[in-house]
Amino acid sequence: MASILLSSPSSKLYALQLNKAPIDSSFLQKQTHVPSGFLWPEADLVAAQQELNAPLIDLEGFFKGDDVATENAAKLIRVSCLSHGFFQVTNHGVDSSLVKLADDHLDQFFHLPVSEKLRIMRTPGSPWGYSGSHADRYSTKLPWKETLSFGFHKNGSETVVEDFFNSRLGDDFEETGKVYQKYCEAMKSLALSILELLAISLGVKRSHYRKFFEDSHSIMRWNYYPTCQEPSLSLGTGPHCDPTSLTILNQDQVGGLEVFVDNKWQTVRPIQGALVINIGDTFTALSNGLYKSCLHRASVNAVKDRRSLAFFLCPRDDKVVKPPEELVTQVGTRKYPDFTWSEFLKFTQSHYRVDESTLQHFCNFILSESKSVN
Ligand SMILES: C=C1C[C@]23C[C@H]1CC[C@H]2[C@]1(C)CCC[C@@](C)(C(=O)O)[C@H]1[C@@H]3C(=O)O
Ligand SMILES: O=C(O)CCC(=O)C(=O)O
Ligand SMILES: [Fe+2]
Repeated sequence: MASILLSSPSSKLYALQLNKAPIDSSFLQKQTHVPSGFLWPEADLVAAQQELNAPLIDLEGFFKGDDVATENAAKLIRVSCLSHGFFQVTNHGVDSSLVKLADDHLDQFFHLPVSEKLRIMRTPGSPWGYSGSHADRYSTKLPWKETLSFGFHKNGSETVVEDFFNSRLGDDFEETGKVYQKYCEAMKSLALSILELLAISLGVKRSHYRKFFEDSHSIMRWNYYPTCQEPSLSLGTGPHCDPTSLTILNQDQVGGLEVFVDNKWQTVRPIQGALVINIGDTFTALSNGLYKSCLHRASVNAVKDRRSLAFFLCPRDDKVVKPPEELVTQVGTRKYPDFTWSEFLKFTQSHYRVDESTLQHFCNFILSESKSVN
């Protein structure tokens, strides 16, 4: 067993739990064969057969207030969200130099010695912090990746992201905190604009979802996928639907994001400068089931490591998730019960491993809980 200097109680627990060297990119990259814990079922490993026809939506006209361009963008979003819920956007207003800085700081973190990364090890039940293949949570179907997640909410001049990095990693990461405070603010601003287009595409008041998410509490997630010598046996991120509301994914040019549409895995081609948008389970509930969040996964390869930055827009914890009345009338019934994001998040962190049917299991869970109380 590799002995490492474990500097914090949680990382001591982590290593003791594993009773072996902690799992991080340096561990994964050394493996000539996929360790058994990282093997995935054949059903999850069927290779992608084609490229997804996801619309590339130019947001320039929308941002300029051009009504025709706005209507066209909303139409493209509707077609995509009625089918698979994935689309890409360009001229999105997120400064390319900020995106480059964000990529560089992600790299700097994941190349730290594992003992440093373990200093901000994710604590059980919380989504925040570092994780090596989620080996502290699961023992099979381990994802071939390491991740770092932190929260973002913007009330006035609060600097929650800077505080996270300063408090947990110290002065060396002060600049990272500043970069990601700005990056998350830009992500939230873009997300609120996309929500306007989603509202238009659903025929509800344009500001409806923007108002609901004004005081959002979102999740910033860094994914680092090391090379894998047997890439057909493992996955970087297993098949799942995002439980969150809206995901803005900044993927590098390596490729690996795949969406399950028309009963086959289809690749989402990286487009330089574009951002990938997909809706999650919580938006499915907010649209009363009209827009489905889509099954997707991340494959790995033997040649090039891969990075992706996922901004997961989430409502404020205690806000009740329910669709606008006009969509209940349109569908004829409520498709999902009221719930809060904090209940759903807790379900994913403490009760249920996120997969393609998380929302259904969560609804069954809260309905059974309400029956046991009454
Ligand atoms: C609410 C969340 C749970 C996950 C992080 C956010 C949104 C996406 C979820 C996740 C990334 C989906 C794939 C599986 C997962 C376990 C992961 O690979 O990290 C999920 C996250 C989680 O449960 O921590
Ligand atoms: O890395 C990717 O391309 C996708 C990751 C993802 O789906 C997620 O983190 O939810
Ligand atoms: Fe996802």
